[in-house]
Amino acid sequence: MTRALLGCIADDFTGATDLANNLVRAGMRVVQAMGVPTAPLDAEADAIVVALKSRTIPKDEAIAQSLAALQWLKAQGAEQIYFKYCSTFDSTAEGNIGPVTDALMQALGTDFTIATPAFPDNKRTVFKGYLFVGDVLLNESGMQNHPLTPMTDPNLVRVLQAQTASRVGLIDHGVVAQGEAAIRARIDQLKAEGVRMAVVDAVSNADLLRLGPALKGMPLVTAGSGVAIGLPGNFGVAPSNEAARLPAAQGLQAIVSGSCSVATNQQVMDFIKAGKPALAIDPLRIAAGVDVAAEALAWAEGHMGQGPVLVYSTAEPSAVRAIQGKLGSEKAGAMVEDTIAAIARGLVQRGVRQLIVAGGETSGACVQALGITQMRIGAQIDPGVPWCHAVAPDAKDGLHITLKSGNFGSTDFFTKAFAQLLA
Ligand SMILES: Nc1ncnc2c1ncn2[C@@H]1O[C@H](COP(=O)(O)OP(=O)(O)O)[C@@H](O)[C@H]1O
Ligand SMILES: O=C(O)[C@@H](O)C(=O)COP(=O)(O)O
Repeated sequence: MTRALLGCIADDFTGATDLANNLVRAGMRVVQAMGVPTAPLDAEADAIVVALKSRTIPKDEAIAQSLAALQWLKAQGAEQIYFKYCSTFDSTAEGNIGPVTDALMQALGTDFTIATPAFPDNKRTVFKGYLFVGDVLLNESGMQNHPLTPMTDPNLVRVLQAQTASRVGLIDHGVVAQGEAAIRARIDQLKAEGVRMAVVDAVSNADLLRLGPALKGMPLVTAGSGVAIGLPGNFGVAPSNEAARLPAAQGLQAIVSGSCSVATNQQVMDFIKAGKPALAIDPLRIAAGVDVAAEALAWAEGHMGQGPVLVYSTAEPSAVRAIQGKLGSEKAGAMVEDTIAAIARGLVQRGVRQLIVAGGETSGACVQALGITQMRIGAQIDPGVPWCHAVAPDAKDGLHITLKSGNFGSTDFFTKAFAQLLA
C-alpha cells in the first residue's frame, strides 16, 4: 500500500499533471489518481495527486469532492495537504478557491494557510499581491476572455477576499526575500491580526525555494504548481531524474484540443501552417444534432497512418463569444467537451497510443471518457507539461498521454512533444 507524505488535491486534470511534474522533478515518486479512489493505491509514492474536475462546478459540489479527496489522502497517511489551482488563479464568481480553502481548513482544524499561484518557470509571478503573466497583469493577458473563468482583476488579495469570509492578507516580496525566519515571523504577525489566508509574493524560483522551508509543518498549503519545488526538501527528498522513466512509446499519434487559450490558438495555427492534417469542429453543428464525433473519426482514419492528426474546437475570443451568445457558455462548453471526449476515445479505439489533449476542462472530459483512473508521470515536455503513461480499457497495452494546460507550451508543442517520445 502507498504511504504518501504529501497529499495533493488538484482542481483540474492538467493542473494535476503540472503539479505532479514539479514534484517528480524535485525527486518525489508521484502517483496521480483521477477522481477520489475507492481503495488504497497499489504503488509506492512520496506524493499522491488526486485530480478533480472542480474548478468550475457549483461551489458546494467542489467542496464535497475536495473533502472526500482530503479524507482519502489522510487515510493514506498524508502529512501535509496541497490544494492546487491554476497559475492564473482561475475562478468563477462563486469561487471555488476561497470556499474550498475554507472547507479544507475547517476539516484540518487549522487557522492559517497561504495562497500563491506563482510559477516563474511559466512566467507567472506575484508582486505586491498582483499577478503577472509574462510582462502584463493577469487581466491583460488574454485570461480576461477565458470562456469559463474570465479573470478581470489582477489583485489576488481582492480576488480571494471576494470568495471568502476569512480575512485575507499579504506576505510581500520584501519579507519573502529575507527567507524562512522572516516569513515565519510575518505569518505569526498576520495570525495575530486575525488573517487566515495570506497571498505570497514570488517572482523567481529562488523565492519559492526560500518559501518552502517556512511551510514545513503547515497542515494545508494552497498554490499553483510552483510552490511544489520547495516542499520535497522538507521531507528529506532531493531532485533526481529517476522518478520520470516511462515505457517506450508505440502506436498512432493524435491531438485533440478544446482549449481556446492564447497559447493553444498559436499551437493550432503552427500545426496547420506546417501543412499537417487538422480538422476544426463547429459547436453549432453539434448543437444542431449532427454526429460531429463520427465525422471527425472518419476523417482521422484517412490521415492517421502518416503522422499526427489534430481535431480542434480551438477558436479566437470573438468566435467563442459568438458561439456562447447563441448556445450559452456552459452549454457550449459541455457539448464541445463531450464531443472531443468521444473523439479521443474513438481515436484510442482506432490505435492511437500517443495522445495530446489541450485544455484543462477538455482533459478532464477526455480522461473520464477514456476510463483512465491512474497515471504515471514521465519527463517534462515544457514547463508544467509532462508525458504521462496510463492503462485504459481501450488501451490495455498502455497509452502515452499528455494533458496540456491551455496557456502552457511553446508554439511548436504539437510537433515537439511527439519528437521527444522518439528520442
Ligand atoms: N469554439 C468554442 N466555442 C465555445 N466554447 C468552446 C469552444 N471550444 C472549446 N470550448 C469550451 O471552452 C472551454 C475551454 O476550457 P479548457 O478545456 O479548460 O481550456 P483551457 O485550458 O484553455 O482553459 C471548454 O469547456 C470547451 O468545451
Ligand atoms: O497552473 C496552471 O496554470 C495549470 O496547471 C492549470 O491548471 C491550467 O489550467 P487550464 O488552462 O484550464 O488547462
